[in-house]
Amino acid sequence: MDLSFDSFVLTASTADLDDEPAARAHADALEFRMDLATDPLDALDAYDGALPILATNRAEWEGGESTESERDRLDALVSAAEHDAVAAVDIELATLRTDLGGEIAERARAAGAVVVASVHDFERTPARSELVTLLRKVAHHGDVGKLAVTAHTKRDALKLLEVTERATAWGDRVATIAMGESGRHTRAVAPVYGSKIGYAPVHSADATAPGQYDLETLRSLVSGLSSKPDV
Ligand SMILES: O=C1C[C@@](O)(C(=O)O)C[C@@H](O)[C@@H]1O
Repeated sequence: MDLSFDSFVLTASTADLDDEPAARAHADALEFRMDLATDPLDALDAYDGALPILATNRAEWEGGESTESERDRLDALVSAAEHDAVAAVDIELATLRTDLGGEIAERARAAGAVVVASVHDFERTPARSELVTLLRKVAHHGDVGKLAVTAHTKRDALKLLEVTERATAWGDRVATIAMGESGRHTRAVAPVYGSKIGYAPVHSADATAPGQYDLETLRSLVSGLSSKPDV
């Protein structure tokens, strides 16, 4: 299965691939949080859903729950990429800058997966110049560059939207999210400025990050904002 991220992709973010039938009505793909799942590779072997998968195996040091060694965590991601249904993998920018990370990205691409290079800031929204630099770096290392920050004010959210528009205008393929209450609306609005990936749990109780809308709500908000007005 393929994911090009040329246009916006709404992922149902989940630790349970059995969510697929419920996600299908609203999502373009699943984000499979391997680090939150029990036996993720067995779950992938058994997967027969219709939605393509973006596989994430997030390390503890980047806000995830994987406590495996880096080698084991990343080998599992490559094993995931070898499944036909896995169209993309998420690899942290800090990982991609290591020799091991470079090797893993190469193996994942050889297995047919697109690489989403990611950076997360669970504390704050950096200054605009830093956001621009980070977006450049993730877009350079990945086929899509993802930046998730934490907004405390509307100005934080605005900064993120502004740099999303700029990066998209100069031709980078990026995905941006402002986590937290102040940034919540960016999940619906950032796609208008070019952001290519959205994340939402099928049920809000299963949120994988602060400020997420449930899947049906985010789909309806994004669709409402992207549809042409009746004239
Ligand atoms: O990086 C992201 C974005 C995210 O943190 C969010 O804020 O929706 C959710 C994560 O599951 C995903 O890997």
